[in-house]
Amino acid sequence: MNRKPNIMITGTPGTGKSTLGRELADRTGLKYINVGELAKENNFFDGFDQDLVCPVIDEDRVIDEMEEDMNDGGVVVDYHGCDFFPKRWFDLVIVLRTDNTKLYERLEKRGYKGKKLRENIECEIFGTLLEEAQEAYDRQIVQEVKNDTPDDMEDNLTKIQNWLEQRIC
Ligand SMILES: Nc1ncnc2c1ncn2[C@@H]1O[C@H](COP(=O)(O)OP(=O)(O)O)[C@@H](O)[C@H]1O
Repeated sequence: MNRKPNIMITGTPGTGKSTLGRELADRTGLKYINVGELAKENNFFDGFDQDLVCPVIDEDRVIDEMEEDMNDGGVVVDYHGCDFFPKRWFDLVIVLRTDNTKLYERLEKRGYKGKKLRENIECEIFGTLLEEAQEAYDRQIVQEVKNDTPDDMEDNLTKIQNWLEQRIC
């Protein structure tokens, strides 16, 4: 592999992907791509998910848009889904996990309620994103990490930075 490593940060909405992903990019100089924002900016949508009460992204157009950056490498990707990206893109897949009570509070604060709130909490209880990541990528590159507190986030940042140092040197 002669490109720089790419890192996927995934997990249920509210587990802290954007906070961690942005901080990681700031600290390491990696490029940060928030897939939800990228889809929004370019209007890459394709329908509406009635269960999750959110628009469905047009995966093919998102992939086309990201392809060049991902081939260059050195990208942190943030999205609450990971199985539609080309497997070859990622060298490390981080799955953030958050205690249900804490996640509930975070999502409520964000204005989620009713079915949308319930579906997202269930997604975390069932470990849906972890299962998706484990099915889509080689087991050894998928890391499940707790992200309940700011201290957890610091630990996670340190872990990823250590991994990057070993990988790049
Ligand atoms: N490790 C953490 N400890 C405590 N609060 C956190 C942590 N990570 C994120 N948060 C808070 O949780 C909320 C959701 O975080 P965010 O990064 O937007 O999640 P996501 O991108 O997964 O939807 C924000 O209010 C954020 O400040």
